[in-house]
Amino acid sequence: MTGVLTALHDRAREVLDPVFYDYVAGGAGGERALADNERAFDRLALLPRVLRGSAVRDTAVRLPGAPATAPVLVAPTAFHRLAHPDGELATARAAAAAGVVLVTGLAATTAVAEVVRAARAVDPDAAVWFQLYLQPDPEVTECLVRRAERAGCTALVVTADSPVFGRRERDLRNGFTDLPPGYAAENMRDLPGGPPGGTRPIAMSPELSWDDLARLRAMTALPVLLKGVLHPADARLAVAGGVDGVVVSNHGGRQFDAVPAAVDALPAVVEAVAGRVPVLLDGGVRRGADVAIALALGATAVGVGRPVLWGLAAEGERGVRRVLDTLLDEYDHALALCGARGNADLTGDLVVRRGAGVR
Ligand SMILES: Cc1cc2nc3c(=O)[nH]c(=O)nc-3n(C[C@H](O)[C@H](O)[C@H](O)COP(=O)(O)O)c2cc1C
Ligand SMILES: CCCCC(=O)C(=O)O
Repeated sequence: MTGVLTALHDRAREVLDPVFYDYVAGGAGGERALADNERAFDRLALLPRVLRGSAVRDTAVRLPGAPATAPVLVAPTAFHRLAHPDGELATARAAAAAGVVLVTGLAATTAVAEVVRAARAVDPDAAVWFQLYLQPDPEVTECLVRRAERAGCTALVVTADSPVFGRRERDLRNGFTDLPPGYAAENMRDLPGGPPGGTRPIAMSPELSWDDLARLRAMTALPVLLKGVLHPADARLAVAGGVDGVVVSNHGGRQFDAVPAAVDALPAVVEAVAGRVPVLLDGGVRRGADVAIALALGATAVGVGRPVLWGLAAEGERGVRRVLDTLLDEYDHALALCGARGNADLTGDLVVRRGAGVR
């Protein structure tokens, strides 16, 4: 991680309840996928071009539901109020100020309408996307979609990598299974079949299918992105199913530790999608150069999960802002050092395997 991010992480570790720290930091099983997400970036290197740079670099990208935005997004993560009392509101303000898309989650501890309002108070054009787990009861899913639409979200992100919840050994050891008393997944309040005024649990279902995605697609005019795609065949099915974007992700190594690193799965998905929709990536992005590597391999933008929570825990809104500004600033610097005038100059030939020589 960059110096700033490392300092924020260290501070977060000091101030957080160790059980919540472990929930954020940890991953599934032996944490192989978690570790590999960062290591895979370490195994890659950039081969700069010389004498073709520009004093001003064009870093803006176009994404569904987010015209002209930075190539870094806040990935959806649960329970921000456990990291800081200002919770998702702080994250929303920082993302809006940094010009970054916030993907607010179904498992947020602040209702989506409030999150969007906080972002728009900073920037009336701020883009907030809503991440959801398709609920086995389609009526519940529909209610969540309408809520996100009414709140003013500009895209939906469907997380598909969680047919069951991952086995996270730190959480099992610590007995962390749910939010502590006084906190709730506010988006799950007042839903069909749930207690009036209370919340329903978020369900994960191994029985969800491409038909459920098709039902969602038909339910809304919002752009839909599918998150948690690793197999290129699934990327093809997603595009055929009418998605507006694919997010290559192994859920930060939190679901299945047998899977490859996100960035190692990226090139095959990019090839399968063949430019028909944007491909995003998250997992292990810790430096601006990681952003550059992902874009050179064909990603349109990348998401950042844990570092945002470290910033939030350490310094609230200011900490999140520091994380995002640092990554964006480093990314721009990496472009300069690559001889790139903008994202478009980051081509696949610039990425080489560290230690493997250059051909
Ligand atoms: C504490 C925590 C909670 C998360 N909650 C969700 C969630 O509710 N929905 C989801 O799709 N992904 C969730 N994720 C996964 C992130 O969206 C993202 O895939 C992952 O964090 C990226 O890896 P990184 O942390 O290495 O940047 C969560 C990740 C963390 C660390
Ligand atoms: C029901 C909460 C899901 C949170 C999540 O996806 C994660 O911890 O990775």
